[in-house]
Amino acid sequence: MAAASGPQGDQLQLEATSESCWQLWQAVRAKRPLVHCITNFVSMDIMANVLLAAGCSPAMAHSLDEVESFVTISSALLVNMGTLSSDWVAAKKLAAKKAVELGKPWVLDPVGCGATPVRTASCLDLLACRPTVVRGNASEVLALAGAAGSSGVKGVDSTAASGDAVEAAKSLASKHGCVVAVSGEVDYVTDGQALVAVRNGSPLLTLITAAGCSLTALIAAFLVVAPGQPLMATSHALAVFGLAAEEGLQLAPRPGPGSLRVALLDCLHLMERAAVVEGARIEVVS
Ligand SMILES: Nc1ncnc2c1ncn2[C@@H]1O[C@H](COP(=O)(O)OP(=O)(O)O)[C@@H](O)[C@H]1O
Ligand SMILES: Cc1ncsc1CCOP(=O)(O)O
Ligand SMILES: [Mg+2]
Repeated sequence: MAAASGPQGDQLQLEATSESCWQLWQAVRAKRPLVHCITNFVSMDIMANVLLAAGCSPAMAHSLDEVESFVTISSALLVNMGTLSSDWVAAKKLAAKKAVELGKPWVLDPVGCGATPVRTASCLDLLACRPTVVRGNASEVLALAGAAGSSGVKGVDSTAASGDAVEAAKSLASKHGCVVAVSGEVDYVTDGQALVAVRNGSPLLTLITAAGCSLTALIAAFLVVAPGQPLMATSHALAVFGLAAEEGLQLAPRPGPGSLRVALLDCLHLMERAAVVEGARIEVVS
């Protein structure tokens, strides 16, 4: 199995440990991967700033006549289904197919899947383009798996808990040969067989629009330096993002979504080894 490349180009064999998480993040910071983001209007600013703060180089490009060229010069692709429109879907599918053709990691964020038939159909279209990783909230993952049932979806927000979507995530991962991450109070990551739990984060993140979108883009960056290890790379990105939020809450005297949005960027930029080694909570459940 291919291993992650460390800051000195050495090969990291990733583990479900906080030290491994730190090492992989250092590899991301050292490489500063160019992440091509085809994303919704709401998320563009915070996603680009989260990637910059975490040590990456973001580029938002969605034009049908440019996406293939941009995938070619990038290290990873993020496809986000928010603010849906048909001409953008065509560009997303073209970009995804180019990423697969070039063997580059690409990640799908099925924003609001289940909210409307056309949105669900578009998310399924992109799922059929073979993403490396899918990251969504519980309602989105349930809807993608056709298991939403009566729980329904409230726009882009989840009405279900992440634990409710673990079986749906495993089914999707097995069927599509990808990794599926379900975010929530506990983030779960599965390749269809193994299941990893990440216990970092804050409920306040759900009050920062596009926090989840930005998290998915960070996963794309972590995949770049961990070829062949998408399960662990995804788990490490989830831990880093959630931990940055926890650290951010310490910075504000009376933290709210506005101060956390700012503090999150500062913590992603400033966080050092001790905070990650002491704070990242990654566990192999099965
Ligand atoms: N109850 C919670 N406790 C701690 N962290 C949470 C909670 N709910 C969501 N998060 C975190 O918020 C971020 C966004 O997750 P979520 O809101 O599920 O995604 P989305 O924004 O796509 O709906 C993730 O890092 C997740 O771990
Ligand atoms: C509010 C909204 N509407 C379309 S996309 C979007 C942002 C969703 O961001 P997230 O999925 O991270 O909550
Ligand atoms: Mg989302």
